[in-house]
Amino acid sequence: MRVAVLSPDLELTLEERDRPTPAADEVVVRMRSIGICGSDVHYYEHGRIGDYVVDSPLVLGHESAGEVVAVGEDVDDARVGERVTLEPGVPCRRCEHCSRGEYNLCPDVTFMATPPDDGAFAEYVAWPADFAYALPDGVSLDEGALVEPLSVGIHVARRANVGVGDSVLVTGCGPIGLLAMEAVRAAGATEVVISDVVPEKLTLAEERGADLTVDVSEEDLVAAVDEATDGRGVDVVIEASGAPPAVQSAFDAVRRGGSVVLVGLAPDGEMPFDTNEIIDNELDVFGSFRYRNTYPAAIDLLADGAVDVAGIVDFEAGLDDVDAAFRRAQEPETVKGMIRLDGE
Ligand SMILES: NC(=O)c1ccc[n+]([C@@H]2O[C@H](COP(=O)([O-])OP(=O)(O)OC[C@H]3O[C@@H](n4cnc5c(N)ncnc54)[C@H](O)[C@@H]3O)[C@@H](O)[C@H]2O)c1
Ligand SMILES: C[C@@H](O)[C@H](N)C(=O)O
Repeated sequence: MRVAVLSPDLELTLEERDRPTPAADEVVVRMRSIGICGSDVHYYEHGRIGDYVVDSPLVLGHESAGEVVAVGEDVDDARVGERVTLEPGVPCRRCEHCSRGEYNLCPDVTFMATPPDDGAFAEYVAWPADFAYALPDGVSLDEGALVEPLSVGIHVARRANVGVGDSVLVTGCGPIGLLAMEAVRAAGATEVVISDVVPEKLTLAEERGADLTVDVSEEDLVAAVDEATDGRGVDVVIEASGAPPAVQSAFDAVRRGGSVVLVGLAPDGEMPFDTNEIIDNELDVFGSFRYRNTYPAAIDLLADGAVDVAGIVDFEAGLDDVDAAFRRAQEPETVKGMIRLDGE
């Protein structure tokens, strides 16, 4: 089978590898749709994210969906032919965090496309059957792949306890910001302000229902939020850009007693902000890391038509064109590229 492999010298090329066979508790999935995530592009450009370094060949991709073509001996044969999305992080199932149900914090997680764990840009992937979720008929394989970034958004909304009638500011109109916007809308937020520095992305956010968009390269975000909320501030801020200036504005734009969720990762891990402001205004500040127990909810939301994920895809490409697709994904206007293996 063909697999797209990133080498330590950052060449992304197709290789022939043996098709996987399933372990007893696994399914083998013929991949159909695989999204290109910002972290894939980061590995492609820099060969590392923090301490995770591409020092041996790595298969990228962790937003994936396809069809089950084989099952291990402990898995029901009826699953062959099922359309599934794969949850890319499989925890150890034994540690304290797994026991508490907070399995996204498991230190021994296997996470696709995070060195040294291979990902999904391959014709076939073997994966634990309980981390392969069936997709209902009305949910497409592209949507199935995008359950992953939608899950990041759902976890963010849950962390901040977003509720009916809340006003929310999202900083950053990448896939995470846009899908966090979907998640908070589904949770009942009635007013969503979103910011970015790329006009095309703000236009997309407006088309997708943002009540107010703010180009922070031209406008003062805090003044815009003040004006929109009569000086009160928003109930919740979701920082989804990873841009250090956006973090301080998150604390300035939230109302007294409100919540700030940090999901964007600072390039160097440094995010300066005024801690007195958190104390004086009694803010709740949350970190949000990946997700847990979100796949069933995300699939239900998609099946109900309560969220739109497919609308963030701006181009598709075949596996043969994966390198060109990654180069296109680097352009600032691109939100999401999708690798499709249809009919190949
Ligand atoms: N915590 C987690 O579990 C988790 C999961 C996935 C991604 N992330 C992180 O979340 C962030 C967003 O991910 P993404 O895939 O959407 O990335 P992205 O790069 O596609 O989107 C970030 C957006 O922020 C915009 N931006 C830049 N400066 C800004 C500013 N000052 N104010 C507002 N917007 C600004 C960019 O133009 C871009 O549109 C990244 O830092 C990523 O590493 C975290
Ligand atoms: C959660 C996932 O989307 C993210 N890119 C990560 O690797 O953590």
